[in-house]
Amino acid sequence: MAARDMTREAALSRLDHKHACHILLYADSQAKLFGKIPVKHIVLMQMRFDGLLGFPGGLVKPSEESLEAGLSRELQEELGASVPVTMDDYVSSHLAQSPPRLILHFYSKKIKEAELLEIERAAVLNAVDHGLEVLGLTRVPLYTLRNGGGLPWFLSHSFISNSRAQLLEALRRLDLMSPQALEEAVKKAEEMRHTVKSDPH
Ligand SMILES: O=c1[nH]cnc2c1ncn2[C@@H]1O[C@H](COP(=O)(O)OP(=O)(O)O)[C@@H](O)[C@H]1O
Ligand SMILES: [Mn+2]
Ligand SMILES: [Mn+2]
Ligand SMILES: [Mn+2]
Repeated sequence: MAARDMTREAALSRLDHKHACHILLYADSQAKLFGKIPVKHIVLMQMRFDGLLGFPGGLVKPSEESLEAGLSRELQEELGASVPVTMDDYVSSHLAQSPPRLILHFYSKKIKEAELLEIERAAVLNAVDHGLEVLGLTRVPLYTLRNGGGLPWFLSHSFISNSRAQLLEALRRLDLMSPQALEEAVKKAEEMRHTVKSDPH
C-alpha cells in the first residue's frame, strides 16, 4: 500500500474526517475511431465546475448513510441516473494530501455499453448538477496516436486530488490497457507537459 492508503475499516473509524466516494464506470466496446482504431473500453470521467477532471461522486456522511448509499446519491445528482453501487465495487481508501482530514474512497464498476450510453444521455437530460457541479461527462481515450494524441494528451490535463493516480491504477488493475502501452503513454504525457503549446491567437 502507498503511504497514504488505508483500509476501509481504519478509514471508517476516523469519525473526525470527511469522506468522499468516487467511481470509475466503464464498459467494453467494439467501436472503432475513424473506422480503424479500436476504442476497446469506454471509461467515464467528468469536467468539474472548477475546470479539473475527476470522477463522478462526492462527499458522503458515514454517520447518516453507508459509503455506497452516499455514492449512489451523488451519482443520481451528477449523472441523473440510478447506478446501484455495492461493497463488491469498492477498491481503496486514501488519506488526501489536502485538505486535511479528508478520506477518498474509490470504486470501479463494469456496466454494459448500452447502460453507459444511457448514463451519458441521462447526464444531460436529468442530472440536477449538469452545467453546475458537472460541466460535462467525458470518455478517456485509451489509445495513443502517432503525434501523442489520445491518452498522453488526456493525461496532460489537470486533475482533481488523486484522480489521475486513481485512473492509472484502475487501467492497470482492470487490464484495460497493457502495462507497456500504459507506461509509454505516461512517459509521453510527461514529455508533452513541457512542450505542448497552443496558438497565440
Ligand atoms: O475523482 C476524484 N478522485 C479523488 N478525489 C476527488 C475526486 N473528485 C473530487 N475529489 C476530492 O473530494 C472532494 C469532494 O468531492 P466532490 O467535489 O466531488 O464533492 P461533491 O460532489 O459532494 O461536491 C473534493 O473537494 C476533492 O478534494
Ligand atoms: Mn456532487
Ligand atoms: Mn462531485
Ligand atoms: Mn455533494
